[in-house]
Amino acid sequence: MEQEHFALGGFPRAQGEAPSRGSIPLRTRRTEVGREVSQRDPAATVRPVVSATPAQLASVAVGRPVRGEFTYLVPEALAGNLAPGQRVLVPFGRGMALGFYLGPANAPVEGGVRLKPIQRVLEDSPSLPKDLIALLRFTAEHYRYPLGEVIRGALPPGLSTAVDEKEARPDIQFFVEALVTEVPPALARAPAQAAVLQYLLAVGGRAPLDEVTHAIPGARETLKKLATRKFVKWVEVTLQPGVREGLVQNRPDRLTPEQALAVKELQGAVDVGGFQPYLLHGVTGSGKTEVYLRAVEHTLARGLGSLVLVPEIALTPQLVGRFRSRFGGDVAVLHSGLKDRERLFHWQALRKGTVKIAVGVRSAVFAPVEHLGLIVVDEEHDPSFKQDEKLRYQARDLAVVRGKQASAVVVLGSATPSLETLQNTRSGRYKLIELKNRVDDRPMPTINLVDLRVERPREGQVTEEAPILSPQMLQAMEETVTKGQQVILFLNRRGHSTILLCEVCGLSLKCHDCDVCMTHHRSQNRVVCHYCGVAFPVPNACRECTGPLLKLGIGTERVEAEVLERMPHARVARLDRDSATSAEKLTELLASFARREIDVLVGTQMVAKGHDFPGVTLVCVVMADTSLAIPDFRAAERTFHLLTQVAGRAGRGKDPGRVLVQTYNPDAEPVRRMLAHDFDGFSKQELEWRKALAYPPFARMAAVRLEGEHPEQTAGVARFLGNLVGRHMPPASAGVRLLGPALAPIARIRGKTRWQLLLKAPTHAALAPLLARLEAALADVPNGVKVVIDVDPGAML
Ligand SMILES: Nc1ncnc2c1ncn2[C@@H]1O[C@H](COP(=O)(O)OP(=O)(O)OP(=O)(O)O)[C@@H](O)[C@H]1O
Ligand SMILES: [Zn+2]
Repeated sequence: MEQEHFALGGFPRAQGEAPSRGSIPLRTRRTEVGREVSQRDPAATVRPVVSATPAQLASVAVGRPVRGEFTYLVPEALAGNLAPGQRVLVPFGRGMALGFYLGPANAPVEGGVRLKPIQRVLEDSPSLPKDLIALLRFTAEHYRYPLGEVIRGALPPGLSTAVDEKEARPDIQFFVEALVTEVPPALARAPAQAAVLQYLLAVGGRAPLDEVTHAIPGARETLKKLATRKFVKWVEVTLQPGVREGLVQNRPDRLTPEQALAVKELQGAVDVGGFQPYLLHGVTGSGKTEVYLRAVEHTLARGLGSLVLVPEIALTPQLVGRFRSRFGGDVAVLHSGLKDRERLFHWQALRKGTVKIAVGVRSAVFAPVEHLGLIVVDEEHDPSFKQDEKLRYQARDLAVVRGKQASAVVVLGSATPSLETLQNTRSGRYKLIELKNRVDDRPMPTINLVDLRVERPREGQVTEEAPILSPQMLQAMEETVTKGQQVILFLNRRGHSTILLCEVCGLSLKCHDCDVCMTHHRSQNRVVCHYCGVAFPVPNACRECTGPLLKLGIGTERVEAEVLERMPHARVARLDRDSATSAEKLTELLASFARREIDVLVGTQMVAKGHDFPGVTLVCVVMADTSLAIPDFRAAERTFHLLTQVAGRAGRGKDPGRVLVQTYNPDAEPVRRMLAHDFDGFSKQELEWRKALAYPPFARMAAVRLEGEHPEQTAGVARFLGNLVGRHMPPASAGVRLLGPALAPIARIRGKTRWQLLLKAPTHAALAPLLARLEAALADVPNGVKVVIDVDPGAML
């Protein structure tokens, strides 16, 4: 039985990929403490035929879905010529595989296998820098994912296959530069050109051609037209180390006193060198970005590299713009949609040190920034830092690990820090820097409550016509728009009505394949499942009893309709995944809101992200309750974050802001605390609760998620895994707990039954042996059931 060659969830072993007996190299496994131990591979039966000295042995990660590191012989010709991080070609199974040389291996403690030699080296200089190897090893171990796959996932496509190294291009990059500072009236009737130009202006007036054409498909042709009309020009830039191109724009002359202190502290830490994590807790609009920029500037001046992680680039192009206008060609902007060629180019430029700053989304935590001095994680509380498929890593956590390994300063910044980060600060592991005031002493917005139990507008029945905007809210909106100021209306549910309920039998319309209600999208005249995407025309009667259907539950589309109806003179737009279907539309929508061509913007959590629109003086939360009842131990925290973040969009300009919150639960902790701007009170309370119930940050968790075609079979596997864990539970004193197996909160998605087991323990070390047992058992799980281990899970649904 090849005990350790289990197929991880989502990673079924391809036919013929299993190494055949006798040819299998020796596996080196890393233990929890990082000490290397050699294990005799259970599949290997051949007696030793080679007695090699350590210098002749190499530890290699193989780019296949198999766990551990493998030992190979270093052939004579390569002796002394291998550098850690190099891509190599190795025999594996019956064929050849891409491998990554990680360093010399120890001589086998006990022999038993015929070692095979490394076939060939695929590149002169290693694709992987040394500190990254350490991070990737940690990642594979911690998130229980095959190391070779972790490495392949981190590398750009050109380097993740067994081909010889190829240069992306010389260090020349095409940039487009705007020759105007705003969209000229001449483009009024050329919306495509206006949009492209707007994007360019939003990202700082200058951007790599590739980036623009990625952000806006078809932009190349549009740019040609713009160039003919002399609104933009092409620039060929040769990237050279240390040469700063680009303009230093929008650099405020003076920092606020709090900013100045923060910058001084961070610059000092970079000067001293060494690992030092910080939480930069600054209220919304306190100017955290400027603190990052100055810290990066200082790091660059010392010849060191910086890595800046942000949740979502398309939603906050201003942020990229500020980095680019400050650092020009010294910045590589890494987003999920880069083309293969661009990713390779950025990788090589960073690797060579020609570019010293990387700004990117979560996967950029693996960017090969050289001589790392500083890592910034902006909006560190954002759930998007956790990847929830394949390699389920938390980029914010890995950023701290990387900082430690690279002896760098790490700054986690947020107006609403996660409880995990807060607890690390309380325990003294991270230093705290606070910005308690907004820039220019602007006041925090005033927040008022509308109790929907009392104030709910009642002129309609409980039908789809029942209004949702209270008189107070409408009046405030009216006042704001009359003054020429802007309004954001937030509701974290898209669609028109979110429940279609039979008036006769009370049954609600559910998706055939998912355990969720269908949402009515009136503009498409369809009902849509938000989990599997299936859509069909709105039924005019109940499936079961043919009774009439009531449309209940409010989504953004309906809020938008109501605003249009009640404020016919206002310019209204909607920002959610239905309206922003492309990067072009998203950019155009945000830009037009920034240009104040929209008075009222209705949207989901997309409107709550770090936007900086000075015209917004009123933020309305249509219903604060939507995320309260979600069965997730982070529901309260998430609600508090969302409410505080969206409220923080109000009053960032010269006019003060106010916030109105409609709710049915005015006494709910997150609502009450948010109304009082009481982050400290909320987190104190929430931390006590987490501690009492042993949830993170006071415990470590792992979720075992099952998904299967057949309900009984899936339940059977869940019980089997539950029993297995039960049998191997350490004594109660170890504090390890098993919750479940139980059906997942959403028990069916895409026709598959979902179960889960949750493990909680005081430390990861206490969880590790149980997870190892589980993994070993996965080999016996039937094909119809997919099992995934999710360490430090994010959303619990
Ligand atoms: N020292 C300064 N002088 C003048 N304006 C500044 C200064 N620092 C920052 N600003 C401006 O203040 C605004 C708010 O800053 P920023 O967007 O960085 O806030 P933030 O702390 O990131 O807020 P949030 O958490 O809500 O995203 C920006 O428009 C920025 O340009
Ligand atoms: Zn569905």
